[in-house]
Amino acid sequence: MFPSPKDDKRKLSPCTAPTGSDPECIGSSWQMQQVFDRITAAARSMATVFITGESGTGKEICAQAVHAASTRATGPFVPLNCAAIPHDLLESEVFGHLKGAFTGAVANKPGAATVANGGTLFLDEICEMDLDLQTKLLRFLQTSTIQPVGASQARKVDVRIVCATNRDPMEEVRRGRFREDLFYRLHVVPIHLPPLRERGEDVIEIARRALVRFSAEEGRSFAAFAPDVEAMFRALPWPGNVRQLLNVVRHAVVLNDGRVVTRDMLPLGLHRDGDRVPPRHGTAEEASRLGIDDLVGKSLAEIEQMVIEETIAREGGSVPRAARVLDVSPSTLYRKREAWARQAEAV
Ligand SMILES: Nc1ncnc2c1ncn2[C@@H]1O[C@H](COP(=O)(O)OP(=O)(O)OP(=O)(O)O)[C@@H](O)[C@H]1O
Repeated sequence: MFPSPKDDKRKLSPCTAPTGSDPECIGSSWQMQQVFDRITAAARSMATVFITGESGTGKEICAQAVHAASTRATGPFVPLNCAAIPHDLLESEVFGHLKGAFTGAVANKPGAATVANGGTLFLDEICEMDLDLQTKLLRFLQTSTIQPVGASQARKVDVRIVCATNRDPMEEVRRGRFREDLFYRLHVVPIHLPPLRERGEDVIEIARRALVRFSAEEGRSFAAFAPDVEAMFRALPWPGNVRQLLNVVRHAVVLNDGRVVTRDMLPLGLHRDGDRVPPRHGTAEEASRLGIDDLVGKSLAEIEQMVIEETIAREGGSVPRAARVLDVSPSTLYRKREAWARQAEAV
């Protein structure tokens, strides 16, 4: 069963939420205890859940936890990242399409809402959805029916919606980018995931559990972090939150071996941040002075890739945050990265 914060025994040991699969959602801080409480309450109802929090705080595993603790747990959990799909394809991804509905629709395709029938549809990065599709989503929520692209009739589906964003949804409503009526229809049970830097000792608990898991997976013998490494973990701002912390631990485990993880095993970028807490980041001027020699002599395409990858790394591995810094949509970055991966495979 899902851990209750009122259970003192569980308060002392790491608390985890059942996500239906590895990994678990770990957290003993009072902030996470409140989140777990909210998940338990949400799971008991059919109400729509609206999860907010910075990138990498665990919004998706929180959505999985709501599903796993609900009566729909035996049904499907279908995640859909609205930022990763080009705007013109998103409607068909959500609601499906009929053969011939548009160029490229060579066969009937069920959308995520149909695949999730009897289960939970997780709409990640919901604020990236354009206004047109928001209207269709609202209709879906009001009628529980979907109309695939190219279909003349609507069909009933039984789906529970959980959605998430790393933006401030009220700000999106104020700016006219998110429909107010849709926001209130979705925002029935809000769950806010605090940034990792506000979760006290959870950072150490998560790091230690990850160390054990990654060491086993990678055939290493690590069992602990050196005290100064844990002190650094407590002090860092973790802009990429849990995802960044896990990447740092994985990096140390993959590239080294021993019983204790020491500071020299951590990625260099982290030392930069760790050595100057605060401030968290260098100035843009400083960064460009550092990088200019690396860029001159390269093609524009190479420079673009370097700048994008560096920005993603500085944002703790978060594509949506990097997209905001670079002032492009996250789907642009996802597409470029897929293209680079394909090129690299072809070499
Ligand atoms: N409390 C936690 N305990 C253990 N692992 C966690 C916890 N929270 C998040 N993680 C792990 O951190 C990573 C990022 O989590 P997740 O994808 O759920 O974040 P997110 O908030 O949805 O990110 P994004 O906004 O970028 O989509 C995943 O590998 C997840 O398993």
